[in-house]
Amino acid sequence: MALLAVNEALERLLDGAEPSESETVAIAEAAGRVLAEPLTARRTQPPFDASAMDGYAVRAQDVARLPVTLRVIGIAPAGKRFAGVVGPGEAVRIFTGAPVPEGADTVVIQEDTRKLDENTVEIVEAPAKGRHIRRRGLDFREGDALLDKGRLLDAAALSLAAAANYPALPVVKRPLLAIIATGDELMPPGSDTGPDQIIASNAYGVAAIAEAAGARVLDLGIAPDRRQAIAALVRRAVDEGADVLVTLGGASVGDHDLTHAVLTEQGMELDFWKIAMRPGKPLMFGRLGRTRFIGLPGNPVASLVCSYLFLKPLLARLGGRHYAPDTLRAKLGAPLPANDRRQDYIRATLQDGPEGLLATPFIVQDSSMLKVFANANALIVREPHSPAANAGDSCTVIRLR
Ligand SMILES: Nc1nc2c(c(=O)[nH]1)N[C@H]1C(S)=C(S)[C@@H](COP(=O)(O)OP(=O)(O)OC[C@H]3O[C@@H](n4cnc5c(N)ncnc54)[C@H](O)[C@@H]3O)O[C@H]1N2
Ligand code: MOO
Repeated sequence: MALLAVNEALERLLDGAEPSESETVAIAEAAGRVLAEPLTARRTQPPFDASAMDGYAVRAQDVARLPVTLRVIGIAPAGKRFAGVVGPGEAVRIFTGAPVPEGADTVVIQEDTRKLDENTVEIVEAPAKGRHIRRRGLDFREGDALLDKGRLLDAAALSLAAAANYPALPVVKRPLLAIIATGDELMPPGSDTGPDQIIASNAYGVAAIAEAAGARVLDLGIAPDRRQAIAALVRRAVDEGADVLVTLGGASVGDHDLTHAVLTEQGMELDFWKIAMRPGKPLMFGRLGRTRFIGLPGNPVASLVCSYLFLKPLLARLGGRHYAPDTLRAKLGAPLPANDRRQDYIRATLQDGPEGLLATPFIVQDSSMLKVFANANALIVREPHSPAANAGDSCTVIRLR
């Protein structure tokens, strides 16, 4: 049976994935969120001609010949303008951020002056006319377009929105991901395990990938290999309004691999099951009402590689984020055998070498091996039926970290 190609599987999985609702959150809670509307400036910044330095506000013509002594007629700290007018032979002591008083057109920095007494200053050096003044509206003017819809609220965007006087921001609702682990053998971390049991580890890595992609995660725990137990958690995920439901394990063809049967009973419309990928062949995708369903393979590395390749872009799209995989070209650090019909994602180390990036595959690639995966920082992508490759050949890699 021909297996579905990875690219086609991704296309089908992303079909129609758009952000749905938006909400308003306090600006202090908005870091990492995505703007649901474009933002325009609610004020002009700076709102007045402002001093960019600590020093003296003067008239340029008074400091054309140096040195010169000026009478200090007042003081202008940030937040409190000097109300008078600077006339001939006069100066105002001024500080960074303060409004430049009327009559003055230049600021002399204090390092270029000598204070003779409380009311007199000697100007030793002077800048060109207009220096050290930030003009009103230098940064932005009321009504200016500041941030586009879809902008990730990073540090600069948040400070800009705050400066433009937004106490709260319209953001895309974070998609909700529900996770269900399946398997009689699974116990949570910290358990006293029996001789045939293992620790359920996949949900933690999958949740971390999802949260980094902007999702909220509802971990529904472990269901034993019983139809009713799995079905009950599936119904809970749907009732909680999950945008995406992920099951871990039970996706293959064994007698205890119940995922497909249970989800079908619950009304899932299957889109695809089994793809031409290693690790990750048993990947399943379907829709359960408005909830998208992804059946991830149980093997730990398969569940994480599939999460990077499929779950991450899906959640990014649903959360209104731009997404592009971090794909690079590198040179192979070791030979690779010819590939079969499955697109291979080979755990590797990526490092800078004298001839550019060097991607060196780990010798053992079993999809149960989390230690190898934790030591890998990249995946070498091998197209189906690629011929054997030599060290030094060019290859495609996905950077993981
Ligand atoms: N006859 C065939 N057997 C298998 C095939 C196949 O095509 N024909 N595919 C293999 C591949 S590839 C994979 S991947 C696995 C995936 O199978 P399942 O999704 O059904 O996963 P399980 O059988 O439930 O578990 C596999 C393995 O992973 C461990 N596991 C499961 N869940 C977790 C978890 N939450 N945390 C940590 N480890 C977990 C489980 O104990 C098993 O060791 O099937 C192959 N077989
Ligand atoms: O997806 Mo499976 O991991 O190829 O072992």
